[in-house]
Amino acid sequence: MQFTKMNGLGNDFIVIYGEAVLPEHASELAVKACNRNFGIGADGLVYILPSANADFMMRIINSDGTEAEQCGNAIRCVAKYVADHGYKDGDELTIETLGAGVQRVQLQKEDGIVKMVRVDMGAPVLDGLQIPTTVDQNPVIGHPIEVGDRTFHFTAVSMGNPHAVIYVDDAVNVDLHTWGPRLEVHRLFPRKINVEFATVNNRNQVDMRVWERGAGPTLACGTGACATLVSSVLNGKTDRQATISLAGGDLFIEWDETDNHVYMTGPAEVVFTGRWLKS
Ligand SMILES: N[C@@H](CCC[C@H](N)C(=O)O)C(=O)O
Repeated sequence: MQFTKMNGLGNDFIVIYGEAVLPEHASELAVKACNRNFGIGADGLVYILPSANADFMMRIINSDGTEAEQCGNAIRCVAKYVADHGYKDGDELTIETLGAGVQRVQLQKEDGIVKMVRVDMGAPVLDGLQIPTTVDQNPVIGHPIEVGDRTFHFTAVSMGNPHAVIYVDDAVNVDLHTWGPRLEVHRLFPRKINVEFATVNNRNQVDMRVWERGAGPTLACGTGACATLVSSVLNGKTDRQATISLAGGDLFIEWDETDNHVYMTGPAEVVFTGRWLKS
């Protein structure tokens, strides 16, 4: 099996092109291939598939073998992959996702190679009942959540996949390994959740660190950055355009007032290609 190792701000993926449908063994392969000691090592396994509704379809399997509905950093990698390989001409394309419909993508190239990608991530879903939470509040803004002797307050935002955004004094130094795993599987979230810890530095810049559902601590999360911006606007903390600074770098996020869509701009890069030999 041929693969390409790619990343968006250090959120890394094993990208596979050429299958007609998602293979039955995709979940098992994700666990093996994403393993950082016995496999290739990655946060997720990404398939670029044919689509009846868009130029391509993306499917993303987390490193624990569970499938996610959407992935912002992976969609930029997919866009770069198909454009750089000449599978799609021009500076625009569409990519279908499992949980967020068809997304429109704009490419920014240097010498014909894609460097930056702007994605229309669609409208956020703020109905608390549509994301995996048992909280009967719509939308869920600043709801208390207890873990051990600590009480956090979260805002729920779905970008096709579910997010809980929590404001802390110092997101950069938050103890992700203590709080992340416990929040991910909290009883309020029967289908688990991605957790973003955020610190708003000014109305146009937010530090964010993420514990991802099914992958743990990652260097960046595109949908998490979108959810953080939406949450920050809802909570009156930022304007509708802000830089979200992650461990792996910055994403620029806009929540457009006219179409209600969230737009994400950031880089994507190839690291190496290879051949997977294990079964
Ligand atoms: N890193 C991603 C999100 C990947 C999926 C997530 N772990 C989930 O289970 O929802 C991003 O860049 O958006």
